[in-house]
Amino acid sequence: MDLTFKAGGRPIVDRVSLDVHPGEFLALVGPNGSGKTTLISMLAGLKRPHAGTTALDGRPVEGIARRDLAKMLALVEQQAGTGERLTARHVVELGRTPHLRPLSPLSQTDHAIVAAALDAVDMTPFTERLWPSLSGGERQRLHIARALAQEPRILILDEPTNHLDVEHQLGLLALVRSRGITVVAALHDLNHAAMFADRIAVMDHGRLVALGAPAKVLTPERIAETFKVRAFVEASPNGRCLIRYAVPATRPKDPIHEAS
Ligand SMILES: Nc1ncnc2c1ncn2[C@@H]1O[C@H](COP(=O)(O)OP(=O)(O)OP(=O)(O)O)[C@@H](O)[C@H]1O
Repeated sequence: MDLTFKAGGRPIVDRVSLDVHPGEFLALVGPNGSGKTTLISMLAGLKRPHAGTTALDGRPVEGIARRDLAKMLALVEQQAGTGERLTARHVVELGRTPHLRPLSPLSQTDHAIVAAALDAVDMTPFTERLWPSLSGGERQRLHIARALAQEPRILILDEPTNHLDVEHQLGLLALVRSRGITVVAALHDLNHAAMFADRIAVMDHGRLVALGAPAKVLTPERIAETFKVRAFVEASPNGRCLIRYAVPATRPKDPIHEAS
């Protein structure tokens, strides 16, 4: 697909070709500004590439009607907003919209799907709470529940564990993995990628620089080159690995600051 997206006169995603396999969990990792969100936006059909195409079942995404696309693919963006006066339940009900006929109410099945999605992210006790009263992590869990209620075949997540406590970070990744659907998730935590992803794609300065099983991709050399961090990697027999980072050396104190 050779996707390129330009901004500010330079390619911020540069000729990236990526085949996502049905049913796999593909983690997208890379330093800040390496192009993950831009790539995700093109995969989800939100941004039109300057070169290349994103295809779903062999069809270019821009040729698929919004509603049909929303039945196939759900996206949870990094800083997704939602109308202020909605309750938690209303937010998740929005996920059913592509499945409803215009102006038709939610069926019993829709209500059951919404309830199950709230339950899956541990948000049932918050069902009638208004959006502004929810914490950052609770809002994030609702966005995930909305995406689950959409019942997509492909779930695209941009840093889904932001704002979540450790229990909910791990719970969320385990949950989406257990659904058996295709997951593409931009993740900053390389250990999360190593624990949950079938394959990891590494972005660096807009380019795809590595793609493969966790232990193949997350080598100390790759981590040093792309992330500028020294790390020890313990490989496990199942192709996964555990990363321990070395404490970075600090720069000597700036003499100007020291004097003041
Ligand atoms: N409209 C724009 N004009 C100029 N540069 C842009 C524009 N939009 C994005 N960029 C730059 O493109 C690069 C890629 O951004 P992108 O958000 O895709 O990165 P990312 O890998 O998701 O980063 P992060 O990990 O920080 O979320 C960044 O350096 C960003 O500043």
